[in-house]
Amino acid sequence: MSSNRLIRIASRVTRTATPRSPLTLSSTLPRRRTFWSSSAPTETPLELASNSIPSISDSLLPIILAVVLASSSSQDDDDNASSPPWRVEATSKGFGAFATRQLQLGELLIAERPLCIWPQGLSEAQAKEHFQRMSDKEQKVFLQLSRTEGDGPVRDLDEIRAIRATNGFSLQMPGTGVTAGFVFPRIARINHSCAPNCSQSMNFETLRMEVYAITPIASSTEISIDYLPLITSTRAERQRALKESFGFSSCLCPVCTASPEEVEKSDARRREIKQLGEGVRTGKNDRKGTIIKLERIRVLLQEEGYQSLPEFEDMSVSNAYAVYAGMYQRSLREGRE
Ligand SMILES: C[S@@+](CC[C@H](N)C(=O)[O-])C[C@H]1O[C@@H](n2cnc3c(N)ncnc32)[C@H](O)[C@@H]1O
Repeated sequence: MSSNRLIRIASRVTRTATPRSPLTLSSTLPRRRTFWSSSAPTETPLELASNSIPSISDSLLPIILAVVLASSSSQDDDDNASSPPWRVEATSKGFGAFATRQLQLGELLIAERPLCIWPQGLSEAQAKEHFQRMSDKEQKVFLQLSRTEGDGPVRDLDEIRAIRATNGFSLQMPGTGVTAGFVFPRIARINHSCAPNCSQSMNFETLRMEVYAITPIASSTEISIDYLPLITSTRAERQRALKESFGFSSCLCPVCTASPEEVEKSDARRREIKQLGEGVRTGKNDRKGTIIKLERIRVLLQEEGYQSLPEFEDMSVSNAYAVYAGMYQRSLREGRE
């Protein structure tokens, strides 16, 4: 069931609840009877954790979910979702999203609910069954999304699974270890760049994917995110990874389509970033050396025009860089104040 339908159900539920006066309530409150004896209890009562998840019957699940979703979004989220500051235009990569005005660093461009959330590894029949549960309008929105025609995993898929593979995000749901495919129809128009100007982040409290500008973006500039963390990969490695995961025949982002000399310089920077990351991982007790390496990574990223937080093979290196970058930004701000 789509989130829109769920929200409609939620508002129906709220509207049909008849308010009662406190007097009516107390007079109709069921009275508790005590059946138990007054002797001292022999066992300590068991207590559930305060955040335990209730056991909900299957028939009530959609209604409970609708109520939770309807109360977890703000007007700002809805405004951002219905009119993001971009227009969709044809590009050499199919459609793309282009800023309709100057966008500020850190600005939230959209907070969008998924059109569908489907399990991984669906068969053709299962995907069709999920698709048929969507409303006519939702099916039309889904079918308008693009389908990669290139090589790779999507090549032999039926239409529904190919659209899902081209546009879906695989997200692990917090605390569950379960990964599912989420399709966000507006965000789906944003193309990949190896030096993106936006970054995406899933907000599971509101069940919305949020996209932020990570650099100031001039009006009419194409908006981009990175589909895979590829900062430590050369152009050839990135092309291979994107083809394997998404089936693009080749990445047409500005970093990959720069002149051969620029690509060579970019590859050299990314190789050095990889090597420095490895040095941070292995040189844990050499604090001074680690700071020197992190600062060199920062300079190389800046030269590369890469504004996202880089992801290294080792999570501890990504975290170390994130802390360093945060401290660097703070020292810049304090220097300005
Ligand atoms: C989620 S869709 C992005 C929007 C899509 N271009 C459209 O027309 O709706 C992903 C597909 O767009 C294309 N694409 C996205 N980024 C690209 C890039 N950097 N280079 C080439 N094709 C790209 C690929 O065909 C990819 O499978």
